[in-house]
Amino acid sequence: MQSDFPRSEPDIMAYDYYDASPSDTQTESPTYDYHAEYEYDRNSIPGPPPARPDDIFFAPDDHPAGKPLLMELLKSLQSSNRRANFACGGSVTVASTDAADDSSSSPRSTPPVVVRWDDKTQTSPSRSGEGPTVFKAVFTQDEADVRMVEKLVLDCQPATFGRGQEDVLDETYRKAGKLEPSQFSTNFCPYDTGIVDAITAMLMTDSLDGEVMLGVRAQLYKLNVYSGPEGKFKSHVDTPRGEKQFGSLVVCLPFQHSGGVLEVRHDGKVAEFDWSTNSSHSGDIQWAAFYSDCEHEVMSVTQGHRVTLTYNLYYKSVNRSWPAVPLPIDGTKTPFYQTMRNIMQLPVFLKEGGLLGIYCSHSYPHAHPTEYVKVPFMLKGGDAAIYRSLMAIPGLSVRLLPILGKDIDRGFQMKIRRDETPAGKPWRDGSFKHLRDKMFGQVQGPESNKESRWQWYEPVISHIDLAGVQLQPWKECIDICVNSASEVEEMFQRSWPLQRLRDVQWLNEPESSELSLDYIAHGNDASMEYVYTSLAFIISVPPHEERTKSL
Ligand SMILES: O=C(O)CCC(=O)C(=O)O
Ligand SMILES: [Fe+2]
Repeated sequence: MQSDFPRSEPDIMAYDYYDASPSDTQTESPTYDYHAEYEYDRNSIPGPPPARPDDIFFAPDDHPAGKPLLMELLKSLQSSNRRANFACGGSVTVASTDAADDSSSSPRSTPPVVVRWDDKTQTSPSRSGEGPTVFKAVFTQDEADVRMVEKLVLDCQPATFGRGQEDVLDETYRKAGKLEPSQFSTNFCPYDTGIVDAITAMLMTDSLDGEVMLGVRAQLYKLNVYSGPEGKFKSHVDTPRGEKQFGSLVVCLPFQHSGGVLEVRHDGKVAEFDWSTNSSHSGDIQWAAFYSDCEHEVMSVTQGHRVTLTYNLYYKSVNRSWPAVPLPIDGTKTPFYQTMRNIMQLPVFLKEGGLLGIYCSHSYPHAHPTEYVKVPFMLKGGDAAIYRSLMAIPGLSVRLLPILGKDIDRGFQMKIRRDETPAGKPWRDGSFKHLRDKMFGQVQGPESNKESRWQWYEPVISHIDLAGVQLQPWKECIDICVNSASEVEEMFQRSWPLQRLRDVQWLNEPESSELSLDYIAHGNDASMEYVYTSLAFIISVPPHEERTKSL
């Protein structure tokens, strides 16, 4: 037997860690040296570091100028204050050829922007039957291209804006041209260029009442032109279209102009976006996005044309009660679906009905305080395919549940054993498990190293699985001390409600786990207990007679 603590080895770890010799560390040092002090008196707990009156972190009260800034820094980090990011922006390089590819490691680039638009003099199809004339402008510096952009500008209609319920044209307030999305088309895509990803990273919030946030969608709204000498849009707030609209995106196409700075204001702060050709990014496509409730203004364009594409930004979200991945996936087109349907026809497969269990193969934040609600919607790869396939089979009911590892509190295991043994089914030898192990080899799941330690409980524990009653966030029960197995169970029911699943036929083993609960247990000593869970599909298979009716 190998002993737990090999005695022949010297205490190398400690020696390595404190490698400075005492004589080195006793030299006077002007700065605080944690290691040196610790080495000097290894047994003492280091006291507070010496005061540094020249530093706002060490003596905040001594620095009337620095303290408010430090407070602001802390405030801007608070999640409730994340809206301090009220606007964001950037630029995308235009590649000179169509060969802009995604394989290089350089920032994303895009081919020159092309806009095609309808001939505004043709309101109905031409008499010759050739269809309407379409013009084409390419946003490059070439003279011929520049002339076509100038034609595009001339073909725009005057832009209106909303005042109260009305759409008004008032050039003292807004002087701009516009084309509706139905009147033009473009090869520019805010998704391809990574702009939508950037906005998702910067502006998406975690929560919307009862909704699970999945991402951001940008919908083309207008092509606008603000031309010199007095194109402008005075201070205003955009009218949101629909309750899921949270912001606006403005994309400025590369064309020569001066002025036209976009100013976005929120809570006393201003973000400025200067896309004029005097600015440093003049050849690029430049963009800005901001929340709908921000006041903003386009300053006067003094010269040239400021051509923009505007997009409404919507949250992609689903109601929390949705059962499945809201993606246009057909679950009946997977091999798993076919096999599952075939096996369900067999009377020898769970004739009386029962539970099947499949652990997810990717890890998800299924115990995260806020992210856990998103998990059914963020399933990846095989997990998403399996979920969709299961949902497509009539008669099956599928739940996504956190399953506890078998190494839970020993006292609690004994209680389960007591509760389950008299009425519980006799222990079977797990021959299916052997078949599974033979096929996949010995899977190194998080439980495997615990098996020998808890062998004594194995017979009963093996046919009972403990699962959360639903997906639920991690709970820290730091103020709860439990002494007995009954108290453990009670604590679970209060903090992290639990259910016993009987005879789950597991098709695989867990590959990852997340901390779901911790608490203090009192045995001979108090100890911290950590409960880990793995995410799994629990599939309820109806009895053969019943299921064959719906298959
Ligand atoms: O062009 C811009 O920068 C902003 C335009 C704008 O405010 C709008 O279209 O509502
Ligand atoms: Fe606006």
